[in-house]
Amino acid sequence: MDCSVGSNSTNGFVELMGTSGDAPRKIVTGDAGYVLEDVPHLTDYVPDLPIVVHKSSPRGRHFRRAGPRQKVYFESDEVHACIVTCGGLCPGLNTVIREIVCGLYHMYGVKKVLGIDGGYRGFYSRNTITLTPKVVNDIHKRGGTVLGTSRGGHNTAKIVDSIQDRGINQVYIIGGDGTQRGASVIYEEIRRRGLKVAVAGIPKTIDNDIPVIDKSFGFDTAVEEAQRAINAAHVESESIENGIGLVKLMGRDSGKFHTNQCMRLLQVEMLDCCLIPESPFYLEGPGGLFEYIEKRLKENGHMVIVIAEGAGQELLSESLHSSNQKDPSGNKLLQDVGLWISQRIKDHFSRQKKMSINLKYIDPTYMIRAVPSNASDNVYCTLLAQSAVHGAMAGYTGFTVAPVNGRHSYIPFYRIIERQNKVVITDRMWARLLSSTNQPSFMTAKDVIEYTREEEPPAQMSDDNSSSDDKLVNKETLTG
Ligand SMILES: Nc1ncnc2c1ncn2[C@@H]1O[C@H](COP(=O)(O)OP(=O)(O)OP(=O)(O)O)[C@@H](O)[C@H]1O
Ligand SMILES: O=P(O)(O)OC[C@H]1O[C@](O)(CO)[C@@H](O)[C@@H]1O
Ligand SMILES: [Mg+2]
Repeated sequence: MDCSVGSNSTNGFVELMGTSGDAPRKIVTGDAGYVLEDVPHLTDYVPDLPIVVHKSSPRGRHFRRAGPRQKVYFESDEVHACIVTCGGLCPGLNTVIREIVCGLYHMYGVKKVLGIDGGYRGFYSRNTITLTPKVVNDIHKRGGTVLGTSRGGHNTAKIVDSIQDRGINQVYIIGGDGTQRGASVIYEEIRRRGLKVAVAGIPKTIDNDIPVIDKSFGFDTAVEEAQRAINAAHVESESIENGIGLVKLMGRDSGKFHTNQCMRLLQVEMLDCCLIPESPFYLEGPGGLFEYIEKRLKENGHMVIVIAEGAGQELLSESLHSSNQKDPSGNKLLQDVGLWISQRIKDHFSRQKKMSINLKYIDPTYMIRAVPSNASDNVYCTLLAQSAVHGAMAGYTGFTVAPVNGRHSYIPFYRIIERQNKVVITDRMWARLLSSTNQPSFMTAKDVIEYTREEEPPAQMSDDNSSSDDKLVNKETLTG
């Protein structure tokens, strides 16, 4: 059959093309050269096929796709860019700085790029650093940030005054959830003053607590680095009778980093228990942690426990003096749950006298975030930096750049700062982890009902990294 059938569809012009014997191909064309190579549908050749269910559910939210644009709103020699890094360290900070500088120089011929020294307060209290491709040439091989960082010190008026006084018109802000909140208020103030200044955020954090985005840079490297500590805990524990390897990982109030790490380790069956802030646990009595440790040691002779720094804080507050101290950014200072739980486990087994244990506690926290980024994070950091530069040059502002469902996107600040990314303990990922470790869930049916009410978990089961309301789709806008 030589066939070329044209018809108008709601989306554009549908052409069914095929040669003799072949099934026809379904090509849908629309405005501005849009071509969709569609898959066949039964209705293409079965006439009057009735629709059985037609749900009128929402079409999903879209973000603007990141990348170069045809329309650029800054002349090369007009641009005066600055870069600032804020919050805790994270692998890849230097790579992003390097790639913003090189991207501006090489892709757009921009020659004026400043580094702000020491986080937000550096805008008004410190000297700036001139950044050129030569200056940043090999910084990606080092951990930390060549610009320095800080917490606190976000004085919006002073920061925007400094931006205005220095004639800065592109601001690249690299940092975690707090930093993106700070970037958002800087953008608001710039907008209020009517300045032609683009503000772009690049999300950084090993905690992976930023919502909407697939992951933040540095997360992969941190997971890899944490694995070394957990390997060590495993080797130590299996080499001794009733050995327990206990590792504490960072992540603040979110167990995202932690759970991801644990899921990877479960593939090699190295992990017996993963404790996160989102899932409260208890120590004594039936169904408690001590009972589980005893059972596991009897079965296996050794075990590895990974605890997130934010886990069990309510238990610590009960037994130690409750501390409500905050860091200069207003983040709650956590008590050392690793040391505390090690001591409690040791005390329990020595009191009980049924079984003697050997517990080795490893705290690799700061070592994990101080390393340079690995190869995959370097590629990721490069893409983020280039997307940020393209977005600012194209005149977009008030956005964080990051992948959503695998596509790099420009996400408005308000979506990034509206909540924190946490593990949903009624979702599939946590259920998988529980069933692989066999650890108790520490939850009664009543707890589950209360949790479900409080947290409003997604209506559908979600998968892996994000809850289902995060599964946003990108608008594939090829030109601005
Ligand atoms: N709500 C806010 N408004 C303005 N600035 C903020 C706000 N929250 C945090 N900041 C500023 O952002 C900077 C970094 O915040 P924070 O110390 O919480 O780290 P972060 O960016 O969340 O990174 P991480 O938690 O991964 O270390 C600080 O200088 C802080 O003052
Ligand atoms: O660098 P600081 O102030 O000790 O903060 C430690 C915190 O920073 C992070 O590494 C990043 O947010 C957290 O995981 C950790 O709780
Ligand atoms: Mg943070």
